[in-house]
Amino acid sequence: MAAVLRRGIKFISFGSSQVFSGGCKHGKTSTLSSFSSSNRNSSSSSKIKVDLDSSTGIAVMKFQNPPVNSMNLEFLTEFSIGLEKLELDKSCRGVILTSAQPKIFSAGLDILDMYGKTPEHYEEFWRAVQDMWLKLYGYSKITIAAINGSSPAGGCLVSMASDYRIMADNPRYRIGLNETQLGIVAPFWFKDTMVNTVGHRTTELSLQFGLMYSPSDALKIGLVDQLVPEENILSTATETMTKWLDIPDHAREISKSMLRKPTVDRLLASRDADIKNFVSFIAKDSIQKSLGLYLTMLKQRKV
Ligand SMILES: CCCCCCCCCC/C=C\CC(=O)SCCNC(=O)CCNC(=O)[C@H](O)C(C)(C)COP(=O)(O)OP(=O)(O)OC[C@H]1O[C@@H](n2cnc3c(N)ncnc32)[C@H](O)[C@@H]1OP(=O)(O)O
Repeated sequence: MAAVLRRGIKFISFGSSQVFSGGCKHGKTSTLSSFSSSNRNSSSSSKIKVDLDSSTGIAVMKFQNPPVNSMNLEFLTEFSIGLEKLELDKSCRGVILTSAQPKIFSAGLDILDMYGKTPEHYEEFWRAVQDMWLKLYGYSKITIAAINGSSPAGGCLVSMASDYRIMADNPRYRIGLNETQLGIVAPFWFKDTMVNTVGHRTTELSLQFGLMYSPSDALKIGLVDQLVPEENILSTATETMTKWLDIPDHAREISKSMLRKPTVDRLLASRDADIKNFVSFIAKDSIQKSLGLYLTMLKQRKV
């Protein structure tokens, strides 16, 4: 984690906006020592590009972990730290999450981090997955997922953990929690996030079958909030964010917390047990065999 912090997150200015300082809606100035120029200089291996326009208060986090934005340990750590930095930056009021990879928002958790590794690795990996979700689901600022490609499993979790979901209207894209298709099980907090998004009955069917939805079906069940032509996704996300920014921050934030805190608290109360469950589950021979088969099928393009 410290290594990722040292490497830093890439921040780029655009338009006439200042990066990291000044220009916030309420006239406050914000500068974070962790956004020093030396950090920026050494951010070329960054897996997430962050553009913050402090004149509007809108940040864009763009996933750039080719080929498919799978969320490995490094990506997850960088994601959590990036969110944390923006949460501390008073010039940022909302974050748009999107992908720099064509056709893929995120392929979900990196299966290679769950296959053939040591229990210590599984433990570290799962803690990073928990950290990311805890930060995003309990985030005080506005988050909009601009889902510009397929978004299975962990990618769907990130989308659902955002406040609003806009998906590119491309019938080839899919979104959903497909864990059972891999022979694994979405943990209770993935399930809770989905129940809170689409309701209990839809979650029962989705999780058991590992259903992946087309954009139009995702819209029907409320898994996404809006479909737009692919080329308009970022502009629509920015316009939508502007509407959310009209709401006074404190009132929106308390409302969000009222709705989400009980779900966050459930994991906070059982983090260690959840990690223990994950490690013993994922290390089972039968589960490793399932994941091995799924990886082979992926490589043979049969998934
Ligand atoms: C008792 C209860 C206890 C609880 C226990 C908890 C258990 C664990 C819960 C775990 C929860 C969440 C899990 C996940 O998120 S698992 C990940 C699920 N993801 C998927 O199934 C997506 C699989 N990928 C695809 O469908 C496609 O790749 C794509 C994303 C639609 C992209 O298609 P494409 O044609 O553009 O690209 P493709 O050629 O398939 O892939 C390119 C290379 O990337 C590799 N790859 C794809 N996805 C992943 C991944 N998730 N992890 C690692 N690697 C991935 C793919 O193999 C290709 O590699 P290569 O080029 O052949 O080497």
